[in-house]
Amino acid sequence: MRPLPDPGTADRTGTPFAAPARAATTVSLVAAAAVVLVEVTAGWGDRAWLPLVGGLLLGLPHGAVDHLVPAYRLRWGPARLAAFALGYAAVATVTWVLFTAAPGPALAVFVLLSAWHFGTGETAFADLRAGRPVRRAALPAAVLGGLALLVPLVRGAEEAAPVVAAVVPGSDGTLPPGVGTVLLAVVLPAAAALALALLLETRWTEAAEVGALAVLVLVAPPLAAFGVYFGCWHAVRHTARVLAEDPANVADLAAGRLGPPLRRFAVAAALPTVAVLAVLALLWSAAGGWRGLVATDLPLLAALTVPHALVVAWLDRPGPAPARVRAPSGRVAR
Ligand SMILES: CC1=C(/C=C/C(C)=C/C=C/C(C)=C/C=O)C(C)(C)CCC1
Ligand SMILES: [Fe+2]
Repeated sequence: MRPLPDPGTADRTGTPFAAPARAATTVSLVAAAAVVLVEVTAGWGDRAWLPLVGGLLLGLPHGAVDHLVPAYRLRWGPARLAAFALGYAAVATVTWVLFTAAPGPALAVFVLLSAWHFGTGETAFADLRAGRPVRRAALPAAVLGGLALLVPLVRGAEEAAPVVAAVVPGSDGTLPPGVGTVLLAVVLPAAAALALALLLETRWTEAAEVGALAVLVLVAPPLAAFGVYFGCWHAVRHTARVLAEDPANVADLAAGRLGPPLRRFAVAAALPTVAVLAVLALLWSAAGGWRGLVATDLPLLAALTVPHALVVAWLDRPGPAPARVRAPSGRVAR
């Protein structure tokens, strides 16, 4: 018997991922272009914190249904789902405790983990959008993660310093001299080389996206660039994948309808998002201003990112081609 098609996969013929992938691609490129456009016309000036804070808040819900993702795939019942949600919360809590115990090393590990998570998010999304199986692509992922996160952090080191200093007591929040320059000298040529390699492989959209990301992180105010990347690019693309994971969405997505799947996502994400926002508001009440908000948000983001990145890594494990054809032995034919 042929196995059921996996609801979380994409192919070129309009199965569930095509519509959300198109929408997410459009939203991310338009949002990035808008932030760049404001910079080159009016200039963000001292309002550049708005896209950062807005993006961080907008990005929060993208991990809010993580606990459902394995349940969608593995058809779990409520008991397993509850146990998994508890485990997820436990990993987040342990990370939070570790972060507050050793904020300096924890922040460094968090930034590297984030770059990896962003980079692999890009390559996996591009694979699925193109109808390819998700493949391990460590080098392109490192370059993309570096471009999306490390370049804004280096370029925005001055603005980030007070936030980092608030998160890491006793530090001045700056990078050791020379580190920033070395990072830029590695990541920017590597991004150019990646774009060229993609062009040579006629992967036009992906090549254009490397260019768009480069323009975003080099032209927009650095922290604004990161905010729009996080909230409107990374989070939106991840949400597109999660929509395609929910078996309840198959018929709507196959018909190109995004409204009902988005409503289902909003309902499922509402409670966890409100819970995280409540914790954030509670913690923030002790610290004023947007820098205080971001400084409060960082350990919380780190705590949530560890289980989130683990779930996404599981989702991204190299797998068979989207339009699966299995040989009778059960092995996947490629
Ligand atoms: C250090 C630092 C930042 C880093 C934020 C990071 C690293 C966020 C990662 C989020 C992830 C990975 C979420 C899950 O998908 C900011 C806020 C840009 C500005 C100030 C200094
Ligand atoms: Fe994420």
